[in-house]
Amino acid sequence: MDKVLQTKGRKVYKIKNLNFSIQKREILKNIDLIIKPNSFLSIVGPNGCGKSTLIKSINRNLDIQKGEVYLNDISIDRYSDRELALKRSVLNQSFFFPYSFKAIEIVEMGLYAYTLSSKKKKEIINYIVNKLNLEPLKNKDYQGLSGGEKQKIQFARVIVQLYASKEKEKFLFLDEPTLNLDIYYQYKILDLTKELQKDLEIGVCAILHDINQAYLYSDEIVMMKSGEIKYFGETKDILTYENIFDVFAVESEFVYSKKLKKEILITIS
Ligand SMILES: Nc1ncnc2c1ncn2[C@@H]1O[C@H](COP(=O)(O)OP(=O)(O)OP(=O)(O)O)[C@@H](O)[C@H]1O
Repeated sequence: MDKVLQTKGRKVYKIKNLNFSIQKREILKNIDLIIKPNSFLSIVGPNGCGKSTLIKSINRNLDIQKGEVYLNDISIDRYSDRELALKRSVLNQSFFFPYSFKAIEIVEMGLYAYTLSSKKKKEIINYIVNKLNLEPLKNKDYQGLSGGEKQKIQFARVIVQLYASKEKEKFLFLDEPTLNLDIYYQYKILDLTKELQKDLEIGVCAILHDINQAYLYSDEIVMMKSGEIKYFGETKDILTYENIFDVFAVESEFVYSKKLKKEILITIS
């Protein structure tokens, strides 16, 4: 059996030979992937290569046409919506709410699967309001928020969903979590994601376009191209000049910053 799929008995998300087509066009081809607890996995790849379709397919936002997706060795089709909501939380790319809600009410929607005392609910909401400085936004009408402000609120919603769960193995799927955010908040939400990954042993699977952020935060990288996984493995093995050029056709270099005391990855056309 392929090494990548040897998971029996481990609590993982397992994707086996997943294929997806739209009008006879293959969008995903033979995807095999393992998403582990307490690991930060980033999916990178050019526009239109199938990243969002992959995240939607493995989270029941799209029907699985061919292939299998298991969570803890049980097909995800066999979980009820509530059971799945306790085990994994998903930030999709677009959100449309046709009704008028306060921003904080959108965050509270992350707790819909739980029966919590009002004290506990308040404690969880306060946690995220403080972590993301949401106080000035919380009583505003969600529809009137800027793109970046909406992104913060949606991120807060998926985090409280996960934070409230008492499940042991939990997974967080983020489709471009830094979208529309200023640089300060891009790092703030990536730092919080990393903190939760370590503290709660969450398996993170994030689509990122910033290859340096993927380098700084990820334990593992999936590089996709034309609907396929081209490279998958530990960050240091996958983010090489050769692979980056192969997938994105850009030059790159690792540079050590004395001031930041860190190696960073820069890219240029
Ligand atoms: N509903 C749809 N109808 C037709 N084509 C679709 C549909 N959804 C996705 N596609 C196509 O599937 C391909 C993969 O789309 P997907 O959104 O998964 O790409 P992506 O890698 O997430 O791209 P990006 O980085 O631009 O967000 C694209 O070519 C897209 O046009």
